[in-house]
Amino acid sequence: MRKKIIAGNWKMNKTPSETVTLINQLKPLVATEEADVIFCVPAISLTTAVEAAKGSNIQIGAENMHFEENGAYTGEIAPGMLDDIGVRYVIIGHSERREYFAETDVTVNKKVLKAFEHGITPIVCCGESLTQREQGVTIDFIRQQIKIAFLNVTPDQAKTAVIAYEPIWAIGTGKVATSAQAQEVCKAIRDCIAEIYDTDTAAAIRIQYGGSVTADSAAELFSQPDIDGGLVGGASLKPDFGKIVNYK
Ligand SMILES: O=C[C@H](O)COP(=O)(O)O
Repeated sequence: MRKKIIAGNWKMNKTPSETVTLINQLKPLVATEEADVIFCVPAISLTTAVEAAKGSNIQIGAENMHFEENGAYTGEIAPGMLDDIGVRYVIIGHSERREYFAETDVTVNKKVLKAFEHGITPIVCCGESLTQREQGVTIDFIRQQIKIAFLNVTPDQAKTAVIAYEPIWAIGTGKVATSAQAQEVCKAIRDCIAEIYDTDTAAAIRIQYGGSVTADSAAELFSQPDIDGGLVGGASLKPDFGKIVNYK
């Protein structure tokens, strides 16, 4: 039985001091043992967030990291830096990183491998555009993204990974995918993992849905057999996130 994993992606929101206020506000609302609860916050607030979350069930994740150990990469964050401050999750290959910062399936794969090297769990993002959905190529496209993202990842590593299926047309638009649409793709992702590895790995890996999740849509989405939680943007910045975490 897979434990649900519900992560907030704060994107480029909240200053370090606002981070402390929001974490303190949400702490009692997201307290549960039924799901892993992750807050992915801007890099500048990671240390503060780790401190603020101490003693609660909230784990802190990063929104991105570089794939090199260290070096002349001005403005970037090395995986060892995350490791050093106790960050145990990192979002890799969010569609906004792919669109605005030229990330590709190849850089996603390098980052996934590097995260595992440091014992950090990658939340590997995939998802189709509206045009791709309309052209009927969604599953093919996502299978391709997954196959490249997991190149050279061992079965033991893959079992601990998290995949976030986020249709681009659903992100920040208020147009949440139907539970049937989300389940169809999440199942296809699990089948793809079974093809790459085996059924044990496919049964262990956790797959989230992301894209305009709210307290109203969470229960139906998260009850689908292949959906193990969510990656939540806008609604993770509000008390409503407590309702999403305690969706049952
Ligand atoms: O990573 C989170 C997603 O981009 C979803 O964002 P959203 O919930 O604001 O649509």
